[in-house]
Amino acid sequence: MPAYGQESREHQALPPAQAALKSPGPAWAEDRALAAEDAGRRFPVRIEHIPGRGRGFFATRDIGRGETVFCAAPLAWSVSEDWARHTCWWCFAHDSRRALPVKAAPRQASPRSAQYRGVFCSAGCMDEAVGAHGGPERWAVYLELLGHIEADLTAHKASAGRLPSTGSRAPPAADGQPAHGARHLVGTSDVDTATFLADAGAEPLAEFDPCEASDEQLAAWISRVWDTIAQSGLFSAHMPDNSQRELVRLIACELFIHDGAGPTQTCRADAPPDWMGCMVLRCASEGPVAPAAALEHVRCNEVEYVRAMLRPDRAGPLADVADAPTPATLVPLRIPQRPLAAQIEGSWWGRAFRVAAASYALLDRAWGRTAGLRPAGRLPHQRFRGVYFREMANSFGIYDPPIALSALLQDSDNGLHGEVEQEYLGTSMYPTAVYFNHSCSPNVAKTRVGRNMRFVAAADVRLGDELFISYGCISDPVAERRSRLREHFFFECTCSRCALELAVKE
Ligand SMILES: C[S@@+](CC[C@H](N)C(=O)[O-])C[C@H]1O[C@@H](n2cnc3c(N)ncnc32)[C@H](O)[C@@H]1O
Repeated sequence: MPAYGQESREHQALPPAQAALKSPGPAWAEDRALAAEDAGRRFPVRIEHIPGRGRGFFATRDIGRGETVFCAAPLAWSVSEDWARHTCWWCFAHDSRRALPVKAAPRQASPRSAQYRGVFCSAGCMDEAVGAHGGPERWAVYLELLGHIEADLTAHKASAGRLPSTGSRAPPAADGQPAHGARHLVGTSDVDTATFLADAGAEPLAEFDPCEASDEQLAAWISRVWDTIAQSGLFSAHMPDNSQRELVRLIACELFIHDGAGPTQTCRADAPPDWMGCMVLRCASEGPVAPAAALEHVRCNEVEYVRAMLRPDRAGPLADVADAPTPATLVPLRIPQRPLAAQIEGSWWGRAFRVAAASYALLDRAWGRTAGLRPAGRLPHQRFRGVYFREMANSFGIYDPPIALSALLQDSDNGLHGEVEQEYLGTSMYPTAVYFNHSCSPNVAKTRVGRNMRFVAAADVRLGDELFISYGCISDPVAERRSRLREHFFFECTCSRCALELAVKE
């Protein structure tokens, strides 16, 4: 009997014919085989910076159609609430007709309210998951954290939306920096606010127009707003919706695994100090990069998100807010440089923070109640944002069944139109794979193999070509495609197909 959990009664009662469940499931075996294959592999990619698109993957040699260009393991993952009993928490094997047989529960000592169980297709998968979370003790802590999140959600449903506020609390640290892991995963907004005020020549109580502000100015302002949100418990009575809850679980997993990754996440001693050199060197000489190390290099989209939320022509999440200004009333927009809690709560622009702040409050409450987490007590908002806004526009959906490689390659449009009916099982973060930029005519197709994501050339690629995947909906007309990319990923697509189709329209 594993120390970290009780196997469920369903598992103990298994007939002998199903004893095979003690062995790893088929997707697990496939994962292991691929991991072994990838261990010595040098993927034919390097990362370069391109004006207008940021970093991207480029081919280091000619690549034939059908060849694997990259393979990535997830750092963190979260199975959706709907399928949490039908999907293996390790290999994502899915059986919609029955709950999976192997369950790992938290330690007996955890509070009843925090009882939560992981579900697996096999004992082999359970062992892998427990190991990835740092062993039985840490697995129990992790389940307890998830249990507290669920308990809050249940209490919220039962009390028809009345949750105790987190109330007024002490700031995370005197200097505004995270108390733990200051080097890691700090949101891009955490710049020195005093420097910003001095540079801008601004009075502390002055107002400014965030649409006119530089990235640094906006970042400093965002940071101040978050200090106030965290100290006053603003928006903590708002419960995140389904998709946000899934994100909260993903962030919990990510923070948890990242914390436990230990010193192995540092780069080789002889690697250049910059991230790009480091990634390139490791991809080329050591095979796949450890996902925990790679997370720190993932682009944090917080400034882009807030800018998009405040933009006058925005047709996104604030479009339904009655008092949000229209382009005609917007210019110039004046927002206090040091907003008070009441101003954040009562203003239309404060709602740009509501969704993330409600998710933060949920995770912060659960974090504070779980013993054995670092830092103990409060989860600094900087750490939450450092992951939350990295998830944004960088995570992948887990779909089932995965599209077979042969089907992807047969399709003249790279099989990326989403015509195959698939179930959405959850979301996962592959921090080494986030360097694929989007093109509306991609040359790379992606497919899930167990828990890993495999990227395959969907066309012949020449040495030096950029490698593109599709972020979805490439069968739509140009205007729709571009508007969706703007809304969900905050960018104006610079791909060659858009350029061509826009030129024809003019
Ligand atoms: C998953 S990341 C890709 C890597 C990213 N370029 C980086 O430097 O981290 C997605 C972001 O890359 C940029 N991007 C991707 N495809 C693009 C395109 N076709 N045109 C312009 N920007 C693009 C956008 O900023 C987008 O939010």
